[in-house]
Amino acid sequence: MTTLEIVGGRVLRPDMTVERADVLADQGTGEILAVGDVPAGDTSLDVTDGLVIPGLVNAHTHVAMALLRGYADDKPLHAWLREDIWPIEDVLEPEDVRAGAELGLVEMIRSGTTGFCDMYFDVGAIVDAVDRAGLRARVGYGSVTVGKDEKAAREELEAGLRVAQEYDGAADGRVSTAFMPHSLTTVDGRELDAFVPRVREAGVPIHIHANETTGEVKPIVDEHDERPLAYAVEHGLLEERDFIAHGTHCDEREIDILAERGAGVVHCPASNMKLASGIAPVQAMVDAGVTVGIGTDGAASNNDLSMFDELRDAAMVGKLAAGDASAVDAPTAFGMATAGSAAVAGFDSGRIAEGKNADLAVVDLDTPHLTPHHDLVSHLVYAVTAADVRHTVCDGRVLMRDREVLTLDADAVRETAERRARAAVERAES
Ligand SMILES: N[C@@H](CCSC[C@H]1O[C@@H](n2cnc3c(=O)[nH]cnc32)[C@H](O)[C@@H]1O)C(=O)O
Ligand SMILES: [Zn+2]
Repeated sequence: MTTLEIVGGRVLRPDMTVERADVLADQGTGEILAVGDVPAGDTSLDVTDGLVIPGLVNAHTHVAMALLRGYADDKPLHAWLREDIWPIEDVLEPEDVRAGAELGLVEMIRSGTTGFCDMYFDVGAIVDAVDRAGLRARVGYGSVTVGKDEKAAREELEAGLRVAQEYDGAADGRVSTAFMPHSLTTVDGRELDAFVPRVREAGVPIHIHANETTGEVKPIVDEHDERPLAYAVEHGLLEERDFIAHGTHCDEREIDILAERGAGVVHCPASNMKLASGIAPVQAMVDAGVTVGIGTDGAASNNDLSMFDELRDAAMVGKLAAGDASAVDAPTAFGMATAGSAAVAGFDSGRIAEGKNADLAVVDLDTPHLTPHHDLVSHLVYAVTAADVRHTVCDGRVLMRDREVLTLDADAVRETAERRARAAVERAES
């Protein structure tokens, strides 16, 4: 057993208090062994003047879309996907997806994110990148059936289940999976009826985009005379361990459905603002007992993968939506991005405590914009930026030390991404 000691700093505890403490992690099991006065470790990470926090969990993204950052902006969801994003995704090759994923993973490591949930295609290339980068992930293939004949539609869902079964437990157990029908309007309800029982039999959770825009809610209400989340339940979705992305437009009854059934929601405030989708009723969800996490969505609708930006956005827009400055306060926001997102993702992370995964980040505090230290949880939500992250650790392994990413070659990753992004645009537009 080799151990890692994280010494000299302050630690954010699960109750959101900060104390002077060291942390000892078991690098074999990847778990936290002790917090407080800990015995010496085999290797050491110096965190003097730093704050040790649980690694952030980005509970909904499309990491490989880092390759499409800035490719198409300033459009609403439907037009953005159909006019720009889907046509270029059509020409992406597995090596492009790998390059985009590596770019996104470097950005995540540099901004203190240690785990994420991802929906995309060429999932094998993403899993490979995650394996090498050292993060934790729940991944899946986004199945779309709209516009496809019955055979092709069935194959999309088969691919979703096949991918979920193939990669579960990959990367030494750091990769888990879900079945990921793309959304309630891009996957046919009858196809879900036929297929979801097989997913349940296999014990695989389900992740889907839902209630993101009014343009998605309306056709379901018009056609089926019920709200989308009631429709989702009828088609076998929203069991415990399932989680939806967005939930921007949920009425009170739908919030109750989520709470009663124990299904999670991933709030993606930046994407919802950028695509002008709306503002999710996050405080109402939290009050109703819904498990809420936070995600960035893809970098093409954000346009970065920093969870620190997302935290700030979640708190700010949560207040605006509720018309109440006390809504989505700092501890609530930070809890959502760590323990909340981890619960949604099914990771045993998100808290610095004995027995939890040793997934953590260290933030430098001795900097002007984080002075004075009245309230460090406030700083984490309102003032810390990605550049303040000094070290990142996942599963007891140091992924970034003193701002140097150790698991991937950040310069090479950037060069490859730039080259592949240009070539993909040329293919898409020729
Ligand atoms: N089977 C599909 C893959 C779907 S992956 C998931 C999809 O979600 C898309 N996506 C990204 N952001 C959003 C969003 O906010 N809402 C809905 N879809 C999104 C993303 O571009 C990607 O096409 C295929 O082979 O094309
Ligand atoms: Zn998405």
